[in-house]
Amino acid sequence: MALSGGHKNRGELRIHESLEELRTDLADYVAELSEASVKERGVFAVALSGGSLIGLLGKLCEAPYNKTVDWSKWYIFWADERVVAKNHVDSNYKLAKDGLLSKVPVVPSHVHSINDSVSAEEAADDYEFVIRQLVRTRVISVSEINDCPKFDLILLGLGPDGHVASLFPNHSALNEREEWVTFITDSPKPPPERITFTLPVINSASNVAVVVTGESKAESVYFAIDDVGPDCPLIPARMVEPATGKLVWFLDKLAASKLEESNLNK
Ligand SMILES: O=C(O)[C@H](O)[C@@H](O)[C@H](O)[C@H](O)COP(=O)(O)O
Repeated sequence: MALSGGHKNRGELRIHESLEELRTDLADYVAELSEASVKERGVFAVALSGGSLIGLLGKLCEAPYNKTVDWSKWYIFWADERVVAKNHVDSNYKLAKDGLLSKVPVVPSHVHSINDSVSAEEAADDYEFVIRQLVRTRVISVSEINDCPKFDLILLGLGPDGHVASLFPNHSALNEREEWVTFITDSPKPPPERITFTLPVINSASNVAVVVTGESKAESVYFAIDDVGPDCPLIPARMVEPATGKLVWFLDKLAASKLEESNLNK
């Protein structure tokens, strides 16, 4: 690893020399959290996003992880989903199913994808209802400081504009404090209709990992993590601040290229 350290309140930074190194470190990290969570709670409740994240998780389908991870204890959710049919090329469910879930022995009934036959608003309500049921039965833990679900791990990507999940810059969804899952119909990144976890849910997780590669994200990484000063645009990624959980950034060298080395405590 090129550099691993912390950055004040912005969590742990893991900066990798190559994508290969990042993919291995990410698989180790997820496998370790899964093991710890299964030991402590008997289950592992993990939320995925779309985009390049799924490809970067690919090592989990290979040895040793495909055999050593206790896949039967995984409960899988989406931090955000595009409101399209499950077999549509834009579906985050399809992306994860094709790239990950179909290659490991997860229990189909533990895979909680959205209802794809209703409107975005109804899909968000339905998804929140499903999550409420699973919080009640403690498949998903509950936060000690609010009544939010406390996912064992939420995995996020980062857009070049600083969005995470489907929380886009300057969008009113960023202000949602009551709902756990909200919807948008005007996503600047197509497709326009999406559902997304809200910030209170993301910030209640036990672990949040933001996985970012490539130069086009370097400025967003800088605004999300560094001490930019009073003129720093408040991009959604900077609002990811788990209250009691742990935040880890998985970056490649290009994504980390605008961070000030002097601000990193190695
Ligand atoms: O459904 C989505 O669009 C995603 O969940 C979104 O939040 C994604 O993670 C980022 O846009 C990064 O995507 P890339 O890694 O592909 O750039």
